[in-house]
Amino acid sequence: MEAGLEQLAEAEGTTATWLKKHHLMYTAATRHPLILSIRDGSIDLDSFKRWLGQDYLFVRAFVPFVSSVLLKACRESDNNSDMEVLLSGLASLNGEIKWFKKEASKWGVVLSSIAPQKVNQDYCRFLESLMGPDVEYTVAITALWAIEVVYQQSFAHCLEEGSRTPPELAETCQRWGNEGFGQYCQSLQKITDRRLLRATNEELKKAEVALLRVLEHEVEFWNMSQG
Ligand SMILES: Cc1ncc(CO)c(N)n1
Repeated sequence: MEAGLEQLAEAEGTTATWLKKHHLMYTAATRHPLILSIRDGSIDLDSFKRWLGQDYLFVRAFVPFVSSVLLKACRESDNNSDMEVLLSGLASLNGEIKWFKKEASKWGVVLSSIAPQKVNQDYCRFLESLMGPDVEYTVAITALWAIEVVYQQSFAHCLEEGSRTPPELAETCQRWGNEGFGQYCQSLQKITDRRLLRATNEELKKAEVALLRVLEHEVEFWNMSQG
């Protein structure tokens, strides 16, 4: 019986097992009141603008983090397609930064005058803590997958049948809720699961903690944006 359960866990992947184990935290991050307010159309536009300005700063700090994961993949990965997946993610951040600038000007948000809030600084510091050469590729890619999947799941929820997302927010939701981004997240999840299958117990522990830290930071980030 126990062996059967283990096989099941292995078949579905460690990440899926962890998301079930931590479903309350995962739901808190992917079904946050701010996301639900986008979905039902009741969103306070000041919250959206605050999110937009802070997320622009976050994404700028996210670029060196993704680069560090790419570097680890080139050095440590047992599969050379990892590099291609990570490179595509890094490349799409180029368009993302341009999009933030365009979107900010549309909403009258002046990006040059925005200072990162403490919650944002804490999250960026957490990213920095994962960038050093002492952090294993397996741990870093677990965090990267978690960061991306929270946005993918959150914004895809705002595009589902029956959602009443305001048309002026549709582009934002599309950015992370589109199918291509969903596939990128699945590729990251596959890499993560493959790595976790070969990880030591110590690495597994560190990776699970990294996942939980990401979920906590994501909840705090939504809270901050709501004001
Ligand atoms: C806070 C935050 N989490 C995740 C993403 C996805 O890249 C983002 N842009 N911002």
